[in-house]
Amino acid sequence: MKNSLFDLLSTPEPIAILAKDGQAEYLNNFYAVDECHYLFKSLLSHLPWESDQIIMFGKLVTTSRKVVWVADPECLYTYSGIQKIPQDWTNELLQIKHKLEQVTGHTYNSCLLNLYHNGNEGMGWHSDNEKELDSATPIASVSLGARRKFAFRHKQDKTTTSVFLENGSLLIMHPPMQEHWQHSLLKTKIATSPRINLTFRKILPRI
Ligand SMILES: O=C(O)CCC(=O)C(=O)O
Ligand SMILES: [Fe+2]
Repeated sequence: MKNSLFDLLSTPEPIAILAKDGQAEYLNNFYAVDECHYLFKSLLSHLPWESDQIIMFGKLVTTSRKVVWVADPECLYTYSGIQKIPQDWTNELLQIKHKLEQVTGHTYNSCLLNLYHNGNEGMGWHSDNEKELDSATPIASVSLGARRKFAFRHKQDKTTTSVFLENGSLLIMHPPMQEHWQHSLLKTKIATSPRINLTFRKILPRI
């Protein structure tokens, strides 16, 4: 990738995952193991984790997965029918955001964090294509902790493809892939330790 920090990161080139209709790139070792360990512990203990509330089949459901939504104060975001009020950025999150901005060449004003306690917790099929999201900015997803399988499913032909998201990895979902593909964090019976995922997004200002 040209004009990016990939060259400086001493990591291999990212791997392209999708065969058509937009792209998702996977990069291992975006963070080294010792940094991952530190970040995981720090995010786990310093952020105000809460159960998520989503509307599923018309009913309000409280998830066992925990979430935190961090963003610039003017950001408003409605997802799964519920409007979220943002938390303030912490120094660590600002550092991660800065590194991602250098690597991707895009700016971000929001981060959704998910905490999966074990393999019984996942995230169902969806696209991150809410109207508040800037459709020209890729979504940058950092994984810390347990290795988990992440799958893509094409909206028309239903073909699927998947990738294991390792501790310290980065997945970049480029526009317009959200229009054509859904994704899911699959549950697994294999006992897994906890995992934190951070998705950095750009939210459009309110009109
Ligand atoms: O946990 C993950 O890797 C995915 C999370 C996700 O898809 C989302 O927050 O929209
Ligand atoms: Fe998503």
